[in-house]
Amino acid sequence: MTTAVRICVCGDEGTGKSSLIASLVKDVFVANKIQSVLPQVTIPPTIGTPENVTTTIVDTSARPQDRTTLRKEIRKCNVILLVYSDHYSYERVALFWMPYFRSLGVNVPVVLCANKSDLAASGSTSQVVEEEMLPVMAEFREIDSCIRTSAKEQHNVIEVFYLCQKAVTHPIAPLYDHKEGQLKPACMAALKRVFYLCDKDQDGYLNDDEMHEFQSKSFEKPLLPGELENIKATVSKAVPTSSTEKGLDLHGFLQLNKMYAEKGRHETIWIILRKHHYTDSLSLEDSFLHPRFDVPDYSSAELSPAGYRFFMDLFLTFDKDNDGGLNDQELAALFAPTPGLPQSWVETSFPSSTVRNEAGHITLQGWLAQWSMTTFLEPKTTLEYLAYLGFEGPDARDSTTAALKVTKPRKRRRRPGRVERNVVLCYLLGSAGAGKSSLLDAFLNRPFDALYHPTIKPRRAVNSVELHGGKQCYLILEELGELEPAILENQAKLDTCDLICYAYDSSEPDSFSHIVDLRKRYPQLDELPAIYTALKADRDKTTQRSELQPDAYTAALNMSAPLHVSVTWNSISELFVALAEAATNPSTAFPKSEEPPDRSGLYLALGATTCAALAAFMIWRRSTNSA
Ligand SMILES: Nc1nc2c(ncn2[C@@H]2O[C@H](COP(=O)(O)OP(=O)(O)OP(=O)(O)O)[C@@H](O)[C@H]2O)c(=O)[nH]1
Ligand SMILES: Nc1nc2c(ncn2[C@@H]2O[C@H](COP(=O)(O)OP(=O)(O)OP(=O)(O)O)[C@@H](O)[C@H]2O)c(=O)[nH]1
Ligand SMILES: [Ca+2]
Ligand SMILES: [Ca+2]
Repeated sequence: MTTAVRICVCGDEGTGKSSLIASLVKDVFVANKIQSVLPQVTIPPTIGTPENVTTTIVDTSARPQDRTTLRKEIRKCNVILLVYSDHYSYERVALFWMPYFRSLGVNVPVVLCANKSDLAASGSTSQVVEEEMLPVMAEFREIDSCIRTSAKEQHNVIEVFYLCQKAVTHPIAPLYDHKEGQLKPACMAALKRVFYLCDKDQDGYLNDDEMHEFQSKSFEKPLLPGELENIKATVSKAVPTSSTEKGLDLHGFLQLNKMYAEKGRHETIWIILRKHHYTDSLSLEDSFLHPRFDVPDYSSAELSPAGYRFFMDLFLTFDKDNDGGLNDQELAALFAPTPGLPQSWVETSFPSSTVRNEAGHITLQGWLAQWSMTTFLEPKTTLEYLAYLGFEGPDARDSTTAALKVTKPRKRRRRPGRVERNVVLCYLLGSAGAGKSSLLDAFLNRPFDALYHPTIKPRRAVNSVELHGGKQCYLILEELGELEPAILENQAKLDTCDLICYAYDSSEPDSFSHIVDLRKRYPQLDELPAIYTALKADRDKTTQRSELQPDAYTAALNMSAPLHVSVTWNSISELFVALAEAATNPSTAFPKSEEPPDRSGLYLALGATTCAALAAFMIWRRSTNSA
């Protein structure tokens, strides 16, 4: 926002420019001849100055020999005070001064001042307004306001400079189109968004409670008794078609603001918009959309409880038909105060990456999972949308960062114990056709599709998983498509990943060798916890064309043997729990080299063969006995 106002005082010779400045600064009229051009004065902000701006007033001369200085000063200022004092100097406003400003290419507001109002010849105020001011205002839109002054009688002197300050700090031009008699589109769009955010229950009306809240947020003071009734009465009179019974509707709200603009109370509109983080160019403040939020290395961003509550409330407010899903209209209504769905959602054909109901609409579970993933992958997007969607922390001064939190860094993954993460990312690696996409579908409770669609672009699925002990966590499963080599070469990507899931098709002999190759080609993979999975267990198992069979291979690595699963089995959900458990407890998914290898399984198997041998022996003996 503007913090300095520079006023250039212009006008014909002898109109009283220097006298007005002297009168303001010295508080008295200096009757004896004063210096033709006063030195520049700078006035610090006082109680009366709008928006605490510092004001610089520059005096000028209209004499031809001073033209260079005049031109320079006009180009430097952000508002022009144009003074006239008689018929001749009035005529010169439209004939010389206004065209001159335009010829210099400056686009600053002009405050027109009819000075020497004390002189009898200058006529009555209403006459001056009707005959002089209104016609030039109609002709030159850059004229912000007009005022009659007298430097001699100290009439409207403070006021004329105040108008200049306000023309800079609260300009009418971006808000209202005089020619059209309408609020300008950008202003209308901003006010619509404000209305929308204030209509907390989304019924299309600002009811009394919402009006009170809007008032105290915008003006930092409550509505006085009777004021609300006044506003409603004014609106009903201006818009007889809109009933104010249920509150103020959007049309009425815009009408109210239009009336502020028409009555010269556009300052009110600026207060409303600025309180809602709009800049002078009517865009949202950059610091509001993009607050500082750093995620240190080995940490991740997650939603805080306040963040989850916000997105949950949002979902519940917009699920108008209460069917547990957001249909297209409900989704469009929810995203109305934003520029639309986040770019990354569009690119990944939202809502296909998360849980939907039978109708294909995102559910509350899916909605929270989607935001958990977005926050993990691109916290800046979440912060931006929290701003657009009107997040307010428990404390009104809280920034949108109150909806996020940073997890503890997890540098040493081999250290035993749980990591403090509720959102984890797992890369799913495996040969083409191994069944990765089918696993993603099963994760989102989608029915099994026997048709094969190879994956080109990386694809993600996110859902909540209940860990042992009942804790919830969000698991992001990602298959990398054609980008597999590029991503595995990227150390930063591997650092953000919490777990690798190696998958192969146990019914396809050439499937396992892909994993063996990957581990050879990217040794850095061994720095990550991993789980091995054999997919399509419902089909006949076949021998893998590989130096070692999968069980022997993992045993040689001191890793757990592959889990055999099939997406056609209900037990598939246990794989997701196992993945989430390993991701949040990474030391369990590394080779068990430190401890002695777990041989209890082997012992069990040995015990079984011994018994079998014994049984065989007895049978043999019994038969020999009988013989
Ligand atoms: N009656 C009356 N006389 C005024 C008023 N303001 C200024 N004057 C007189 O008008 C004359 C010109 O005033 P200045 O303040 O020097 O005018 P200026 O516009 O700075 O003139 P230049 O510096 O020559 O361009 C002086 O004699 C002032 O005393 C006013 O409000 N009423
Ligand atoms: N019988 C059976 N078929 C499966 C199973 N999982 C996947 N399939 C089938 O295997 C084929 C390949 O599955 P996808 O999930 O597309 O394999 P993918 O690993 O994603 O393949 P790419 O994207 O090419 O790397 C499809 O025709 C699936 O229907 C399973 O558990 N059992
Ligand atoms: Ca002067
Ligand atoms: Ca796939």
